[in-house]
Amino acid sequence: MPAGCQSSVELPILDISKPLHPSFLSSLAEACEKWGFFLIKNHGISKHLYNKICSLSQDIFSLPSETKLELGPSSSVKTYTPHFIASPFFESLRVSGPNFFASAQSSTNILFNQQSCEFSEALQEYGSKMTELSKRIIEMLLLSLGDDLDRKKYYESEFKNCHGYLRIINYTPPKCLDDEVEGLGMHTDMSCVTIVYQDQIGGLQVKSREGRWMDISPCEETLVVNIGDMLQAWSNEKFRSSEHRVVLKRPVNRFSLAFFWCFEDEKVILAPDEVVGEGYKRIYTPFVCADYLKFRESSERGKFEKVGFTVRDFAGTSL
Ligand SMILES: O=C(O)CCC(=O)C(=O)O
Ligand SMILES: [Fe+2]
Repeated sequence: MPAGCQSSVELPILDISKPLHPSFLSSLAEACEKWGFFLIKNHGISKHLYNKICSLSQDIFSLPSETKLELGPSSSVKTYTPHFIASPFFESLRVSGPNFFASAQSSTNILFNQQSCEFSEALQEYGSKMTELSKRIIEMLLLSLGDDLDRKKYYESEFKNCHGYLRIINYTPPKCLDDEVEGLGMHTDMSCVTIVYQDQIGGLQVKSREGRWMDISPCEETLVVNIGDMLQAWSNEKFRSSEHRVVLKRPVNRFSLAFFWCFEDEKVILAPDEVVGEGYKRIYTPFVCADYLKFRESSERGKFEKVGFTVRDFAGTSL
């Protein structure tokens, strides 16, 4: 294969509308351990809803920068991340749950004089559906950890206070593009799980354990799910929070919706004995979720490759 040429990862596709088939459990567990990524189908998000959010979001992203900055880092709502923070080609709008309607509306109220609820209603629908999908995904992941695990107990005691937020992302590459550029640099997510609706442009890549970038090519009617740092620590690395990034290979806009399902701030993350397994060592010392988020915020600009800024560096025991 020529240098710089990427290959695609083949990921299992989980039918989220059906009870999990026992024969699928091992491929799910394997993909989560190896890649930290898998796909879901029959997720209940219609193309119509996605297109609507896409087009209404474009109305926002195409506003002048000064207007968008009214939602920027120094504004009261702080929902907009302008270009040149994550990368020169990345901008995003955050919509937080559980009241996605109110969150979206707090942004549009500032941007537009004329009040319309269409955007906020679409986001309420999307956010509620993502919330249900996230809960189901966590249940299935617990199931993949083993039959003997008391899933109901863990779901109730560990995951019932999770919350979600959505990042609507607009990637604008330079008009002349000789070589690919990074739209979003290498990172791991801080969530338990992330659900990504990517368009047909492609560019999402995961780093293999051997350090090779592999494409996660768009696959019609599926969403991408990836494991975040919190679940990597909670599962004692039975699930991997992989480094990933977005590269822009063509001079066309890319649009994605990334939904993050997270532990509550005050949660203490501690892998249960049953998950660690007899005879195995706990890889992380217990830590408070918000402390890790603060650690990451304060080192966000660091390059993970050079300096230790991952959950392993934060709470990993010496291995
Ligand atoms: O845009 C994408 O496809 C992925 C975005 C992502 O990885 C993130 O926002 O954490
Ligand atoms: Fe990510």
